[in-house]
Amino acid sequence: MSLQNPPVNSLSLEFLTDICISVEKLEMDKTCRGLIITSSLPKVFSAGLDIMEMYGKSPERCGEFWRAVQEMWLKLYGSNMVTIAAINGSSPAGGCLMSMTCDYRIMADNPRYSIGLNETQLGIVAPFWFKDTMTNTVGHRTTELSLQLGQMYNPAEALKIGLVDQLVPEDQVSHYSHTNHDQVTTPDRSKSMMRKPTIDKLTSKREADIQNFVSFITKDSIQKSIGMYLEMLKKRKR
Ligand SMILES: CCCCCC/C=C\CC(=O)SCCNC(=O)CCNC(=O)[C@H](O)C(C)(C)COP(=O)(O)OP(=O)(O)OC[C@H]1O[C@@H](n2cnc3c(N)ncnc32)[C@H](O)[C@@H]1OP(=O)(O)O
Repeated sequence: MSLQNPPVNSLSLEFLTDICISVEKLEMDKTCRGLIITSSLPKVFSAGLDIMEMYGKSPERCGEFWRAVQEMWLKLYGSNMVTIAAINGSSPAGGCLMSMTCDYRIMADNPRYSIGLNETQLGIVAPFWFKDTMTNTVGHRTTELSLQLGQMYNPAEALKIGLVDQLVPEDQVSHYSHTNHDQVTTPDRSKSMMRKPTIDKLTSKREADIQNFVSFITKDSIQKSIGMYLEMLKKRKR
């Protein structure tokens, strides 16, 4: 599955819906042996959630958007397929979350790329299931530090903390992803054993999590922080 939503593969409601439909189709396809997620765009795997979906939108629309974010995570983290993230560019926040849902992460060894949960930089606290996914990937202490600082990691740092599993030359990300994938034919049952408690936690609190998101994101102070972050993103270009 090659992500293609220019300019930066931000996860809008529409794009999330497309991703969920694609994963669902693959999941039902008996001939499909697994999933490699990568990006069709240069330099960016995914810029994470589409910030415009969280800025100046109605509570109803925010709720619909958040349900789609949850759905993507539930589908990918609970997938019965062998999943590999072929991270061929930067992968902040929701992009990092998407990578962490996979069984294995291969990243392009380019020091200009970064990956991590940077929500703190937007004045936002990462939801519990973002935190749980990261804890399951890199452990409690690293997650605590990482979330408090909104830390982004270059590929070497990401490998060191276990946020990615392998670094490869940029032009060989696809090759190595396929080679690794071919070595595993079906996911072991230990995958669902390891992930079920984390998945059940969100499933049982799904509506409350949506309510929490909507009331948080529509607060004036949070809207102001997001607005300032958007300004900063635009200024950084000039
Ligand atoms: C109750 C709990 C609530 C929790 C809610 C969960 C919260 C957060 C989860 C998220 O995922 S929030 C998104 C966080 N993402 C980021 O901070 C990434 C920001 N983007 C970048 O760092 C860079 O754009 C990049 C991905 C490294 C790519 O850099 P590049 O130089 O190639 O591109 P830019 O020139 O910076 O960007 C091009 C264009 O895209 C716009 N843009 C970038 N990221 C986003 C985004 N996530 N959503 C929407 N739009 C984005 C950027 O502003 C530029 O727009 P224009 O100026 O061209 O209009």
